[in-house]
Amino acid sequence: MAQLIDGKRLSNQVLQDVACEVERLRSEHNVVPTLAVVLVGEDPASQVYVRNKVKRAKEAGMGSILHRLDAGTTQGELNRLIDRLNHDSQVHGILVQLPLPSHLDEDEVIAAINPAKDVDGFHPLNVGALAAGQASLVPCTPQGCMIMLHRVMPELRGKHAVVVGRSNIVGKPMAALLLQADCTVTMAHSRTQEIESLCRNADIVIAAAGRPGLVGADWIKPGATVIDVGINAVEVEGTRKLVGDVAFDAVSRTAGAITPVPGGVGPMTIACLLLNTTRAARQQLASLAPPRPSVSCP
Ligand SMILES: Nc1nc(=O)c2c([nH]1)NC[C@@H]1CN(c3ccc(C(=O)N[C@@H](CCC(=O)O)C(=O)O)cc3)C=[N+]21
Repeated sequence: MAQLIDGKRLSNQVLQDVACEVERLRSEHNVVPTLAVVLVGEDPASQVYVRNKVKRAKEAGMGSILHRLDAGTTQGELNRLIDRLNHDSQVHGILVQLPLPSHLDEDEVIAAINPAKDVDGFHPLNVGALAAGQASLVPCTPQGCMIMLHRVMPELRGKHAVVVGRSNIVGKPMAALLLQADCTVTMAHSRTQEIESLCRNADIVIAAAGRPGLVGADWIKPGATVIDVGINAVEVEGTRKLVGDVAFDAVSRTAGAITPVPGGVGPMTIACLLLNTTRAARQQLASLAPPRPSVSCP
């Protein structure tokens, strides 16, 4: 049976470090790292996630401000709110919950966020920095996946990783991080041919396709590590249940290590969001600090 990678427990360790850094920022610099979360519309799943984020932020001693806007909010109104948060020195991180209602342009909203406060790591500047290996704010889900991976595979160098899914929020940044860790990386997606045998060659499979139970036991090389990013709400015998992109029971008999859903990548994502918020606060503090005396020219 595969080793279970406990995201709930691991996320609590990350959150402990976050709380420690929050306390340091408060006592040494009188700064309370603060996250602003913007939620447009009434999507019930989004409301659950957003509530979780705010709750965890409070537990870590951080500030959090929830801006709930109604579903009819215009692009102009949203842009103006972002602009206000960009200039608010009490706000260190800004997260606009995605997806947005279809009349709003997500790319435009993301581009409007001050890159220094972009704790999702979605702004083109942060995307480019990650691609160039100069990352500052790294997308939360891939960052959480890397922490989980390192727990069971301290040496990633030369390992073959297959990323299933090519989204901007998970697949692409995930591939960049694995590459940076010296993995051999293959990106697979809905148009990939012979995806099963491709995955069966992998030491690491990251399932981020958004398709419940897509990855079966015959996709997995015995002993491989499987990270399940999927969060799919399905009905099982009339009750709502959360399942991943991996057929968990079957795959856990083949894999060497596996993350569960729930209790896997989800809690790690939230922990990394708060970690990014403390990093953003620290960075903003540094850029506000008076310039160091420089060596004067003769
Ligand atoms: N700008 C933006 N940034 C995001 O990071 C973002 C987003 N938009 N939109 C939605 C997705 C989804 N997401 C989740 C985070 C944690 C859990 C999580 O903690 N899930 C729990 C279960 C929660 C439940 O019971 O419903 C678990 O997996 O154990 C789930 C989903 C962040 N997202």
